[in-house]
Amino acid sequence: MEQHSLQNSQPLSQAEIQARKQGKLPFQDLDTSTPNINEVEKEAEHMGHFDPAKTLNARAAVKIDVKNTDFFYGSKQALYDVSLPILNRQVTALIGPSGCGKSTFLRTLNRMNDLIPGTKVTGQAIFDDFNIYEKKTDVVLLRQRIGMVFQRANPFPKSIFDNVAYGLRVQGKSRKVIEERVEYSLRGAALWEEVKDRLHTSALGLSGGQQQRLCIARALAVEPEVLLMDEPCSALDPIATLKIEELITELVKEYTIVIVTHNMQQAARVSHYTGFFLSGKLIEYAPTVQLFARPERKETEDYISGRFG
Ligand SMILES: Nc1ncnc2c1ncn2[C@@H]1O[C@H](COP(=O)(O)OP(=O)(O)OP(=O)(O)O)[C@@H](O)[C@H]1O
Repeated sequence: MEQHSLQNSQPLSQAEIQARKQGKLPFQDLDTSTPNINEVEKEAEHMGHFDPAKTLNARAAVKIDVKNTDFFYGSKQALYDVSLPILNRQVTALIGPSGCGKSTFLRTLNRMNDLIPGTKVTGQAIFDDFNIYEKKTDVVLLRQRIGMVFQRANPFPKSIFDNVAYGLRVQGKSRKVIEERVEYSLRGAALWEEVKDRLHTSALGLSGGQQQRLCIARALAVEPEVLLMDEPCSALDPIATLKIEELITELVKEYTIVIVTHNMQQAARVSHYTGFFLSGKLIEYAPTVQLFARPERKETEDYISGRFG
């Protein structure tokens, strides 16, 4: 199957933008260019229908309140004065052209950038009652509460069970708790039915899409509150992508999700709020439907209409 057929950001034509602005085109119609549309649609028939516009919560509490974030790789500044509320139990998508700082911003939220020498972050990201960026923040605990799923599935070369149990064992949980939690997490990641009879076989034998769901299960096992996803579907085929997207729309009932995506249709399908980044700056942040249908900034309109990026 051709890879990435759902991945590429298909520019909207001016006619489409106008139609959408006038409310003549439903937002979900963004996917007209998918080459394997029949196969994907057939698969999608068996899956739940998801429509983030229906679960948009304008009154959601702020889970992480990011204010005035600047970020530096050595002397190179990668983020400029970014302020953005991440709302509880909503999906926030971060979009923008390559190199605009989406992943850097995502990684500030659980201090993954700390692993890169010479980096510096200033500003605030208030999570509960503390600033994530403060030196005294316990990053191990932080990363347990704010889990992460990466672009490429990265299962450990261990069994399916051991992958999900890993963090629980580090926490010293009992065997009974581990068994319960592994099943719960695999169910949560919509993988249980596919792997329940082969839990003790290597995770490396799973398909790419299954491996990515396993990584989601591994993140869920330690009971995070927030899930950060850095282009989680970029290495997956359209059907595996749809499964992850549907999973995201299920997970958001319990978790707060921030997803970096190159794919505007994906942002439209799964997210409630979208932030558009350009050259390290947050240009626009709005409910997703609004940002795509009635962008306030010219840069946003140029990007979503495919004039650059
Ligand atoms: N480890 C690093 N050291 C130095 N500069 C970096 C590092 N990682 C990223 N950058 C730079 O920071 C800027 C933002 O990169 P980042 O990866 O956050 O962008 P992005 O929007 O996620 O890009 P992409 O969509 O291509 O993944 C870019 O100019 C990039 O070259």
